[in-house]
Amino acid sequence: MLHLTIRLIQQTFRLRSTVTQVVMEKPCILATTLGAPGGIYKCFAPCIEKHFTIIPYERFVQRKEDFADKIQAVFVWGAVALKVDQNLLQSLPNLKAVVNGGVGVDHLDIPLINSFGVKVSNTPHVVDNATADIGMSLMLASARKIVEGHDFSKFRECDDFPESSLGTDVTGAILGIIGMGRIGYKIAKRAQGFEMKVLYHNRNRRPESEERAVGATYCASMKELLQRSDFVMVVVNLSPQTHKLIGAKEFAMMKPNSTFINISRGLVVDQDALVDALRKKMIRAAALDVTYPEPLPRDHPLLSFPNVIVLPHVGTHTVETTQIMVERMVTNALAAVTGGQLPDEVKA
Ligand SMILES: O=CC(=O)O
Repeated sequence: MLHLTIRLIQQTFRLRSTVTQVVMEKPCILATTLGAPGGIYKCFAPCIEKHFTIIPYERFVQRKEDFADKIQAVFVWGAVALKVDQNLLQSLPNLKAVVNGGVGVDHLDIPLINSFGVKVSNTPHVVDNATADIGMSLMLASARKIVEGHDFSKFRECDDFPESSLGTDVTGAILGIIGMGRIGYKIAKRAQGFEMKVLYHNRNRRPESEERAVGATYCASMKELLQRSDFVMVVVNLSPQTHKLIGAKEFAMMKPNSTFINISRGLVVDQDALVDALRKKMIRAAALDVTYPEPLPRDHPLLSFPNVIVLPHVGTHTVETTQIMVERMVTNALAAVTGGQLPDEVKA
């Protein structure tokens, strides 16, 4: 009888504490969502769960006291779902790393995070091709009015193809790239295939051999690049130096038939100045993967222009790239929990 009672108690305990037991088996990460709620858990959870127990942020918020001391890494994807602030850092006593999916870490206060003895990592290199591809996609889509053409096919009220459907040539045009890091370089390489003339402006000039390899010409002044380019593509990191780098003065320098493309961060551009430039037809069109806020409110003026394409920050969103990003995040998180060197540590 006593034996039976003990078995019953054990069974009940086992049932009630399943979650806790699972949590204890592997180190825990606090995961925030990628894009649509639940996105990463559905698609990429198996890769993460080989090594970690995932505590979705929503679950953490409901049961902080159960999870707080078990979480050793936080997975974040940009600033969309979670601010890693003093409050969160204070509530996770065993946190070792904030692991960012993506290369830009402008949403993370690295000195603050480091002050808690917590390291930060990102996923450089692996995002370069996908992000360069989105830049090229936006340029081509805007030049050739792909979105308008699609809307015409789907929603037209008559079959007359309007004159306004005429696009502009990419082949042979001048592309000005602002920010010649790894992604800018990949864009220049792709632009060669379109026989474009590539200008670039960057804090540091790249070696001449690299310029020759992608046929890019350095413009020491951004003004010269803006005045000469048919397509201006912004690929800089967001920093205090690049905050609203492109504003009214810069739009006024651009050619009236030029296209403005932003694949870096929304805050690199003064959005009100962009709206104004479009209203006054100071530029031909704009194509944006990034805005502020993200996503834009549906009644935002930028969404009312037929010559503006707005994407919801999907530069890295391919199955292949995201898979590699997640693998990289896991590698960094494992290094952090085992006390090793983070391969992609970002220092303040
Ligand atoms: O926005 C995407 C990234 O930072 O990689």
